[in-house]
This record gives sequence, C-alpha cells and structure tokens, in this order.
Amino acid sequence: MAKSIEEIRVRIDEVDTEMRALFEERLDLVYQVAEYKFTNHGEIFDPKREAEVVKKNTEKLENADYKKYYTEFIHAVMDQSKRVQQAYIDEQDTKKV
Ligand SMILES: O=C(O)C(=O)C[C@]1(C(=O)O)C=C[C@@H](O)C=C1
Repeated sequence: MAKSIEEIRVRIDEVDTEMRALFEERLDLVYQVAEYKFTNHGEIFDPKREAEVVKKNTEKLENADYKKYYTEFIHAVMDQSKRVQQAYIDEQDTKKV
C-alpha cells in the first residue's frame, strides 16, 4: 500500500534534519575558507572551483532527471557560502578601521 502523506512527511522531516546539520557543518567549513582567503588575499568567488563542485556532484546523481534541479540547488548553497564569506571579510575590515 502507498505511504500516507503523514508517513512521507516524517521522512521529509528526517531528511531536513540531516540536511540542516550538513548545511551548518558546510558553513562552519566555509568560515575556515574565509579566514584563509582573508589572510592570503584570495578572491571569494572561485568560478573554477564552483564548476568542479557542480560537475563532480551532478555526475554522481543516481537519478539523472534531477540534474537541473540539483545544479540550481548546489549553486544556491554556494551563493549562501559567498554571502557568509563576504560578511566575515566585511567584519574583519570593520575591525581594522
Ligand atoms: O572553495 C572555495 O574557495 C570556497 O570559497 C567555497 C565555495 C563553496 O561554497 O563550495 C564558495 C565560493 C567559491 O566560489 C567556491 C566554492
């Protein structure tokens, strides 16, 4: 028998919980990248790296029909990553003045 919507939502909630924890971990790592870039005067936006991230992950998708959706998703994640890095760098610059 097909699952009820409640059962499906229970699993969606579990997936969201995992994704939230992974998102937080990713942003914690992105702060470390921001520290490195601030110290070494690196550019926040690294298009070559972004293209690699998209390529290697889309290639591994089990369902190729999801490629266009995943591509937008991972770009959105990296956009937030750039915002976090910019906020960190702005904060460091403010401290200098
Ligand atoms: O790897 C980097 O250099 C990062 O800044 C991290 C990250 C990402 O979120 O994966 C974010 C921005 C860059 O354009 C590329 C990748």
